[in-house]
Amino acid sequence: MSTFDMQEELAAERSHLTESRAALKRMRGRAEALFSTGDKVAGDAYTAEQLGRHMARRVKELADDPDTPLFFGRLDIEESAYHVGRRHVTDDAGEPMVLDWRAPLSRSFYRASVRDPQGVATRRRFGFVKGELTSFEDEHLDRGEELGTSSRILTAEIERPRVGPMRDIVATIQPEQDELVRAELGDSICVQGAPGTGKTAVGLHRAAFLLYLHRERLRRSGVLIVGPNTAFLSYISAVLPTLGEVEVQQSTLDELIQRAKIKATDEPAAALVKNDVRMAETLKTLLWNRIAEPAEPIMVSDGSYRWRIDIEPLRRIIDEARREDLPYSVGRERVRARVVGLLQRQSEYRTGNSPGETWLRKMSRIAPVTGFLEACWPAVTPESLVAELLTDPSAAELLTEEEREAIRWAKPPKTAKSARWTTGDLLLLDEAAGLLERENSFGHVVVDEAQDLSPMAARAIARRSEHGSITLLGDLAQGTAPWATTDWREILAHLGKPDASVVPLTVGFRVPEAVVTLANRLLPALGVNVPEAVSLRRDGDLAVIPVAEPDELDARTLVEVTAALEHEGSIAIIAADAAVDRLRGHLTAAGIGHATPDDLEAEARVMVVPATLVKGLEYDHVIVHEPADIVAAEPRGLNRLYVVLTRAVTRLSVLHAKPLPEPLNID
Ligand SMILES: Nc1ncnc2c1ncn2[C@@H]1O[C@H](COP(=O)(O)OP(=O)(O)OP(=O)(O)O)[C@@H](O)[C@H]1O
Repeated sequence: MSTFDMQEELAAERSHLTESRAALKRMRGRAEALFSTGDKVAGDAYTAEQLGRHMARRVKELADDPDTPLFFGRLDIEESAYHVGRRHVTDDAGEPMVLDWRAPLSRSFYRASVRDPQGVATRRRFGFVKGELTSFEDEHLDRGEELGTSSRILTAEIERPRVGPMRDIVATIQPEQDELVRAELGDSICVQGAPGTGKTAVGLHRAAFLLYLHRERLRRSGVLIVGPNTAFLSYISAVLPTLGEVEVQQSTLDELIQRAKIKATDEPAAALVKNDVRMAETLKTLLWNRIAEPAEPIMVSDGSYRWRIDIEPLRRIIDEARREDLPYSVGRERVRARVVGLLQRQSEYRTGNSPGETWLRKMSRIAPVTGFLEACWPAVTPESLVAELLTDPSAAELLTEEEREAIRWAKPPKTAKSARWTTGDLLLLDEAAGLLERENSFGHVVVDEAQDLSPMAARAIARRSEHGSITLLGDLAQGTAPWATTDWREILAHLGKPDASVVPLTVGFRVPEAVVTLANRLLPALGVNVPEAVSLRRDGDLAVIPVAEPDELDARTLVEVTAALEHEGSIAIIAADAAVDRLRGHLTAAGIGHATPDDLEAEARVMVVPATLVKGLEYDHVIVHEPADIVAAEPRGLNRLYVVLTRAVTRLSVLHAKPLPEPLNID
């Protein structure tokens, strides 16, 4: 195409963008008008509220962000051109101006190739600067032209400096990622991906895709994203709303299962036991051991009548209910209903009348019936069950003596209500709650950083995805929890999805090649069998800087920060947790604004990040402060260092006064 033709084409595309924006504005105007008249047209208050909520969401979905392009690609199929963008835009006659990236036709934008053109003659990608269309790039698949990952626009997108929260990747989803994004709703999948291969991005886009395709069903059951901590969730929280999805629950596991305030911390030995799958069986046994044989008949006086149920039928009722394998509290109510049923039959037989609702209610609460239930199938709360176990774990046969002592309360609380629960206890409480009642199941659950899930944590998620599917995202090499798995099948079994397929992602979009090569040196020492990452990024810098004197290390770090401030993009000093406050003090003294990632309101360019908080995050320039201290701080310190080294988007500086950890020293 000549330069002149290019300019003509660009002008035509720009006017299509302007017209599409205007059309979207009209769509929003119509939705707003409907929203404001919704309560007048709806028949009743309930419908009005439902309609109101629907319309409010619709208005939000149609919001146009002037900084993000409305479309980013175009497909020429037969004689028609289809623009592909973040959402459908139609003209006043209902004709499409922009196709949603999730629409079936848009699939070809991501998947068509010379080998399998899917009817696409030309694929066009657009370059944008702040929502303004500035360039385009064509692949004439029908003429055997294909750019793949050498696309200039893809490269520019990947190499764009990172600022602020995570962005969506709709414009540049790669074929192997797209396959995961568009997997069927019923398919549970586990993505094993090296750092920066787009696992988080894939999980979020899959959620958006599934919501598009199964809107009503998933709106009812819900979609849940589980992330490792609030700093991470805040980092990813904008992605789904920019894709028009505003109704997805995003939470940490602790938040999800928090039925009590966390007021204490477990010793490592206790945490280990509480996260062990044997606790599930232990609680189950403890609970079901509460059921006792009936010792006496039930005798009820009912006006001038006396009813009696003998021990034998009572025993039968209890045995039957036990065999039905219901949650404990549901079983208890079934027993109550059957006892009342027997009383009802006696009454009918004697009086010849069917007793009414009031009578049935009275019988189900009458002292002889509740007394029988309390004796044989007593009411239990999760708190009372777990408190019983932690007060006296001696009956926990599956645990060793040492393990029992590790979880025993030094000083049992007066009541279960006043207990000082720990994070590990939340898992036990949730397990107990699951034994008592059924949990509501989400339609789809995405779990990020899943390699760190303990068996008990996986079970908590399994209860919430029993009737739905899951997307499990993680990297075995980044497992830092004491119970982190080295085999995905293990976690999948605890999640109740043993047949989910495990799919690798190996092409890295974040970390430059030189940095990946350094981090990969750690892999053989991590004891996991995962494919190495390969980086798409040939740019980037790596500097390993030895510092002669330990007391010069902090000052040298400051020099590095000052130098980094000359460049564009975010900067992070990642250090062992114990060094964070000291380093922040130096920055304050030097007048450099800074924050930590758990300070969700902060907008500082320089972050000081405790090594334990950096999982899932990324920064343009990462300065690693004393790797040996990061490794020494915890049992899986080498895995932690692997995470730390793979956070850099453009530059990595490793500053060390102590010798580098052994696996890094191979030359
Ligand atoms: N197809 C893509 N096009 C453009 N950028 C991409 C693409 N895939 C991933 N990225 C970018 O690469 C970076 C890493 O992605 P992401 O955080 O999803 O990786 P990850 O596999 O979850 O990493 P980690 O294991 O380190 O948490 C992000 O900035 C993301 O936007």
